[in-house]
Amino acid sequence: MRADGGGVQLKKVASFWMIRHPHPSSPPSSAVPLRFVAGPSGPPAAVAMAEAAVVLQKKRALRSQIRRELKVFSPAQREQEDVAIQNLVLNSPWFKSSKGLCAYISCEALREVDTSKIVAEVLKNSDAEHGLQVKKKLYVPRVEDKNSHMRMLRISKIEDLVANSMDILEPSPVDADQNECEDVMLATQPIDLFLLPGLAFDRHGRRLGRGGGYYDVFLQKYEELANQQKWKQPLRVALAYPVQIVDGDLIPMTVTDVPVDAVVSADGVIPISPAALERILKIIILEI
Ligand SMILES: Nc1nc2c(c(=O)[nH]1)N(C=O)[C@@H](CNc1ccc(C(=O)N[C@@H](CCC(=O)O)C(=O)O)cc1)CN2
Ligand SMILES: Nc1ncnc2c1ncn2[C@@H]1O[C@H](COP(=O)(O)OP(=O)(O)OP(=O)(O)O)[C@@H](O)[C@H]1O
Repeated sequence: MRADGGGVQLKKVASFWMIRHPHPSSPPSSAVPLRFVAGPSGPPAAVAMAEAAVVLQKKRALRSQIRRELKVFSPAQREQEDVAIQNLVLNSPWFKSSKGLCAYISCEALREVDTSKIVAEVLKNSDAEHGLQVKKKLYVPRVEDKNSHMRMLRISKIEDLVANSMDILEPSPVDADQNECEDVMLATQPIDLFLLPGLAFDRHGRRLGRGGGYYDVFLQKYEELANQQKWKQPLRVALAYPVQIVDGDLIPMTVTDVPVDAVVSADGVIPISPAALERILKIIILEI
């Protein structure tokens, strides 16, 4: 198993970023072509609306296809991949060196890549009884309403989580000791790593979520916060089974879709953005 995604892959990925990012240090959220923006230089409103409808339809179709494929994925294979993916993350220098991370709490019914081992490891190391070697702060999602509003709240033990109406474990606004959980948007220290869920991803960093817009809205807000605070942008890493990594231009993107920096599957890490090449492969792309 290769942890670097392979030489050919790197060449492809790098050329994508060089074409779209003449200044590779710019934030990766501008990676997607802004094709669907109506405006003076864009298409007329009716054309833009028709294009948006096509995108919506394509996203729906791809979600259904991936859900179907995930359903027939053998549980034994899934379990093996869950272990491999989590080990890749846990053993990576970019995870080990992270001080603050936002991770999803995986949901078995949604056939998401398991994060329970990673979460348990982070919480173990943040437990005072374990010597505080690498104390990482862990923030996990909490859905606030149906209008794509999600917060990331800090948890320090697994018991801080309760099942929501979608049967996903999430933190209550206050913990068992009635202390308010810290909202990552109010934290004084930056997050260096996001572990992201999703239905489909590609080697260009495109990500297709479950359609709520929760992550896109949140990631955009956090990017703005990091810019304001002059913090380094966190690495956005998606976890995926092979059926979730799609070829070609199957994932349509709109202006609000936030791309990922890297994808981890059981086959290894696929670094995509310059930030990923730098932090995962330790390669620095010089600006021309
Ligand atoms: N583990 C986890 N937590 C998360 C997310 C996630 O994707 N995974 N979210 C990421 O946004 C937010 C919650 N958003 C969600 C959106 C849809 C569904 C869901 O059950 N979707 C069904 C289809 C439902 C329908 O079509 O009516 C599905 O995808 O099968 C779950 C969570 C925040 N927490
Ligand atoms: N930054 C944003 N501001 C306002 N609306 C947004 C933003 N990002 C996404 N949305 C809206 O959320 C809805 C769902 O978007 P989309 O289908 O891209 O979600 P997704 O990527 O599948 O889900 P998620 O981001 O939760 O994983 C769309 O109507 C989209 O316009």
